[in-house]
Amino acid sequence: MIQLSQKIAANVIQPRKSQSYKGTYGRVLIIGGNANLGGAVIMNAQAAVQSGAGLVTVATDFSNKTAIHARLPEAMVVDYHDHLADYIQKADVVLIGSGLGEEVDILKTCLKAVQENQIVIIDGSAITMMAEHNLDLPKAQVVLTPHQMEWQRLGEVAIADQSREDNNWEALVSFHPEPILVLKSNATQVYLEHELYQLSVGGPYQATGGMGDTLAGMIAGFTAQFHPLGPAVLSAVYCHSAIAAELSKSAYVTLPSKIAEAIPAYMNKLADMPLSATGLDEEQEE
Ligand SMILES: NC(=O)C1=CN([C@@H]2O[C@H](COP(=O)(O)OP(=O)(O)OC[C@H]3O[C@@H](n4cnc5c(N)ncnc54)[C@H](O)[C@@H]3O)[C@@H](O)[C@H]2O)[C@@H](O)CC1
Ligand SMILES: Nc1ncnc2c1ncn2[C@@H]1O[C@H](COP(=O)(O)OP(=O)(O)O)[C@@H](O)[C@H]1O
Ligand SMILES: [Mg+2]
Repeated sequence: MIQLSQKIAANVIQPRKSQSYKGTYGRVLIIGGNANLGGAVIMNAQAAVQSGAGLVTVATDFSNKTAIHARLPEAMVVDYHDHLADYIQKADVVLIGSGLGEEVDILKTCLKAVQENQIVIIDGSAITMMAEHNLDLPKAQVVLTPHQMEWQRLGEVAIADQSREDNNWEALVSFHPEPILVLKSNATQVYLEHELYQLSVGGPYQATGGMGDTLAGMIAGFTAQFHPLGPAVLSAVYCHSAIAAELSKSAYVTLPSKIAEAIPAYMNKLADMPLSATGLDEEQEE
């Protein structure tokens, strides 16, 4: 097991090159937010934009359009009932599921449309529906972001048994292609290429609705611009909780939208950090 540390996170975040433009930093398509759960995609999108994704589009129930535009003018908005496969085709990263409710046709359209070279982050309601409807993972680079109950549903590992690493690996190898698993709890773990990473920042000030939606948006934003995929996921997971930990010094509860607002400053800090401060000049493994 490897401790998920600031140096792993900082290693991923590089100063931006002057010869770049928005296309350099990736196109993210967020699919989610039914008529009642539009807030989830607002939190996804806010986190993706603040993480530095080059272009962010939200495909959602169209009743959410005005709210998204009002909260986040940087994001584009489309109706997820129209031409969804075309929008998917143009994306580098697709994040599906936060606040998607029971819109299983939208999920099926997405699973069918994504291509092998695309990154697909599957969160929230999409995980629950994949379990309920027995749907296969798409042939793409998949990141699963379940909380413990969602993993119990999809991975069929009872919450009580998830504390044993073996049980989670055993469930993971039954998926094809083998996804990256971000198993969220008060002690979040990342299962990535035969290695288990343990998060040890963060705390109960994060136990509030929308916290996972914000994390999923950060993973989308990080994976759109930083490559390869695995370290970008690890960096997003670390930064999300490290920002919450910083905010908790002066806040009883750390709201998801406040975390999103703090992302650029935190990334700047890690991008500017001298190697000696992050320990990057030392061995990576702990
Ligand atoms: N403002 C919004 O629009 C919000 C929308 N949300 C969306 O609502 C949908 C339903 O998600 P929920 O997670 O609320 O509902 P779920 O029914 O999927 O999961 C909640 C259930 O899991 C149990 N559970 C066990 N261990 C848990 C753990 N470690 N973390 C969380 N729950 C645990 C809870 O007790 C509860 O019974 C998702 O698509 C989600 O993205 C939520 O993110 C809340 C905010
Ligand atoms: N007690 C806690 N300590 C640390 N992190 C927590 C705690 N409770 C929740 N979190 C974090 O908050 C997030 C919750 O995700 P999730 O349940 O999907 O929220 P939502 O779907 O409401 O956005 C996860 O990243 C989880 O690790
Ligand atoms: Mg969630």
